[in-house]
Amino acid sequence: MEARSTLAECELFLGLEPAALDTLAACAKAVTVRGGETLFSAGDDSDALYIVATGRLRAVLPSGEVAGDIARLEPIGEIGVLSGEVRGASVHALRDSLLWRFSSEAFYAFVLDHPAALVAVARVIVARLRQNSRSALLAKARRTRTFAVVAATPDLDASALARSCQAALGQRSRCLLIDAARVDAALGAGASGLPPGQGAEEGRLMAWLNAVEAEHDYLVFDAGHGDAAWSLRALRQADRVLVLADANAQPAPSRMLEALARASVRTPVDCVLLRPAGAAAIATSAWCQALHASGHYYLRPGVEADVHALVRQLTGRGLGLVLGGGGARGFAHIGLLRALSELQLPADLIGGTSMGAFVSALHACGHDHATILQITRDTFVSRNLLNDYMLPRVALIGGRKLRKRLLEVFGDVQIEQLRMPYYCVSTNLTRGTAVVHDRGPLAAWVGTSMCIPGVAPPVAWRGDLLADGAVVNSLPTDVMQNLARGPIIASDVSTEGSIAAPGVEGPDFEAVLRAGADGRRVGLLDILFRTSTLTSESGVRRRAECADLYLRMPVGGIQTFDWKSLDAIVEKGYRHAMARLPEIAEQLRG
Ligand SMILES: Nc1ncnc2c1ncn2[C@@H]1O[C@@H]2COP(=O)(O)O[C@H]2[C@H]1O
Repeated sequence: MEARSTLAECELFLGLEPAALDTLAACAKAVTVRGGETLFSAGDDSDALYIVATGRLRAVLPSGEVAGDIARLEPIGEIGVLSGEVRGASVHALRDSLLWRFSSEAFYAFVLDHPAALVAVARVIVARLRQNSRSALLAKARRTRTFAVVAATPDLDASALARSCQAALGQRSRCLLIDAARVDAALGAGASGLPPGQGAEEGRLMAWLNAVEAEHDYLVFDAGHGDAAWSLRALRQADRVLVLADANAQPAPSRMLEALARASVRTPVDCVLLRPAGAAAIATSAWCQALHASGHYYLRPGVEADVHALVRQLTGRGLGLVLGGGGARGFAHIGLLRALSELQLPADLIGGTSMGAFVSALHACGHDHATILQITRDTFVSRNLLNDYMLPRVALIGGRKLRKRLLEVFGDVQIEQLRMPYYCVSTNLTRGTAVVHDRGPLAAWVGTSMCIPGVAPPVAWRGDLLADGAVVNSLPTDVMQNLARGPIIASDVSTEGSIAAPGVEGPDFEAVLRAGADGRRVGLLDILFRTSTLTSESGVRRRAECADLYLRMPVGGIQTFDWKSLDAIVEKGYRHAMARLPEIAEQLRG
């Protein structure tokens, strides 16, 4: 294989003169790395830059986090070469790979002569460093190693929750449950009850705690009801406090709640709300407010899967799904849900925009992919909800039929009552910003997230006007990333290629008024959707970088309102997801 032909295909060197490519190719040396081998390690000298000709490699940060995968035609080692620093990550080959190697001196000299290439390389560096700071955020979540569990009211059993957390964490790591009895057994009766700040005894206790922490990946402190000296000690030791409460009992003011709310400034507090299957959850917001909680989780008594989902998210290993906007193309998300279910990769939290908001809301409500398909068919295929046309003073349709249908589907559920954490995104047209809806009426916010400007009227809210989230953020991976609960899979169904005039040379002002050669016509709705989401889509690439697995669903050319192709689109999404999910399955199960 010729270095010259690889370089000619590289995005980095687009637009360079052929002679410049010849110069660069002349310094290339072929290097082969076998699958599993290490190309170089973090901390090594940055003596060369490589371009991947064939194969795939993985960059791993010194923390052990996967920074990202490096595919054909992408560079490796550009950060070290341009910054003059040592390697910031180790790079291993995932499969047999052929690389072109350029010594740092040769590459440096080349980019100085070709500023366009320098800018392109700088763009890659910025994107990768941004991605790495995201990995750092997650790494921080993963560094949370000590949890304290405390019951908000005496009728609840903090010890049982602490034991379940320990059992779930202990399946893959070394996790120790520490309660007052264990401390007394190790250090003598009464040691656990020592008030903080007591001289030599305190020193012995702290030394013991440090030693057990060093021997384990996680410690779970059983802090009981938070009233004893031991409870205070346990709460002070923790990186994160889990408060067990009843989802249907309003919090009553107490000294312990006040103390915890104050403590939440230093140590994040999460509400773990007991909520039997089928029970409502009327007190969620009140608990979250009373505790200044960073998040809330529901547990069904005795359901182990709920505890597993809780600890996955607390330790930065929860799977987050982000489903993008794109009208009927968004049906492909249902195929992804089917693939995840077949591969037994349960999502722990989910969010989306527009059609992605709809499909993800159904998933968060607990429906399986078959039911979601049925509800989607009943909503978009079996009836026409978008024909309540009106005089187009504000929009083409009134949107009432869709709103009524959403109320039928979602009822009066509030987002914070969903068992799976959920958000959707709308656009504040008044201020030009994205609005994240992670609480409040589900049907209303899903509907708002789907309100394409010009098609349906914007929604008035607190004096502003809100519309389809895809106007500003059609793939809200950034929102998921900020939650830092674990790896992210993003499903992108944005509109590139959805409107075109194939075969027309033009300029032809009448072309779109006639049906195309394939008998299809570009519709007003398609034009409105494409126009209103254009800006947001220019940011899709950046948002794709927030995902651990970015699925560009093969739905190009499918029109936004092509409801009738439901089954074919779902199938495309399913096949694509089945082909790509194995790339991340190991990481998710590990
Ligand atoms: N997030 C990332 N995605 C892909 N590759 C990366 C990422 N972060 C770092 N790398 C590559 O890993 C290399 C490690 O050595 P360098 O720091 O020289 O250059 C780095 C990049 O080429």
